[in-house]
Amino acid sequence: MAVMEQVCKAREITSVLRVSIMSVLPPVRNDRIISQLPKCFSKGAALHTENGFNTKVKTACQEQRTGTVGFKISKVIVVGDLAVGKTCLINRFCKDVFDKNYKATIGVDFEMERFEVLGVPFSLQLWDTAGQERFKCIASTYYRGAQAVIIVFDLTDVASLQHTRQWLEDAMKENDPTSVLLFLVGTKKDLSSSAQYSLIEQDAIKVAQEMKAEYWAVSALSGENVREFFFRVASLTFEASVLAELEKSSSRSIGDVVKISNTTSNLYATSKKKQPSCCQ
Ligand SMILES: Nc1nc2c(ncn2[C@@H]2O[C@H](COP(=O)(O)OP(=O)(O)OP(=O)(O)O)[C@@H](O)[C@H]2O)c(=O)[nH]1
Ligand SMILES: [Mg+2]
Repeated sequence: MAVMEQVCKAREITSVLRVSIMSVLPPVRNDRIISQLPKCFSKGAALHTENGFNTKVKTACQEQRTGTVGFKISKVIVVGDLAVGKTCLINRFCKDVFDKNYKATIGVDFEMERFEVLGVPFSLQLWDTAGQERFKCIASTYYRGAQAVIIVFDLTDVASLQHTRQWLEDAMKENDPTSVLLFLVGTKKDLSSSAQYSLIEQDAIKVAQEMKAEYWAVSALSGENVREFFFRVASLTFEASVLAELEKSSSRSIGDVVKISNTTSNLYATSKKKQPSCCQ
């Protein structure tokens, strides 16, 4: 009974917290509502090619069992060579603008984007980092704690594609490679002819496969694939967050079972793992 009361109290506190956090964030725009998993860009280099969201995730959302996901802010970092178009890509999506004049990012900058995925509010913090060598050391201090890393290259500049491996290595020094989602994005699609594009796409898909990244080609100037790309980032990051939350809550309940059985006398008879070292 006392445990139940505590659970109810914790739920109450959680919902109060949720309401107060939500009230300081801007409301979700009508054009940021995701009810279906957006398609990948290329089946040859996708994080997964399923048609819809993971069934466990869909059920958890329907039953409102998404834990803290609804009021967490997921960090996404955007890295890549100078002038490949990182800032323009973010600005096209977040502000629907395009600036043809190059203004180098000094250190870092960030934008917040709020989505609603399968009825659950979900926020992304997009960190736009500097590609210029002299600002790299400031920028890299912001790499830590990313849920997704977007590595950007210029589709008209093969060297910028080659440098993506180094950008990945630097970003991964600060993050857990087993839990970070990777995206490899070629920008300035409007500048390459279809023959040029096909050539670089082959190499880019190879690099993406090696990195286990999802490949996209976009244009911030025309807006081609920009919205589709960020919707895919939001959806896959959301899906991974809900799955992690479900895993956490299932390991919590397994922990509870172990605790209860701790009081029983035949504890070591059922679990070898739990045997004290003197019995091994
Ligand atoms: N044609 C075309 N030009 C682009 C596109 N995206 C960016 N540019 C141009 O490329 C230049 C560099 O763009 P930025 O977005 O500032 O590059 P960045 O990667 O943020 O550069 P740093 O901040 O120095 O790392 C600018 O002159 C942009 O106008 C695109 O999709 N098409
Ligand atoms: Mg920039």
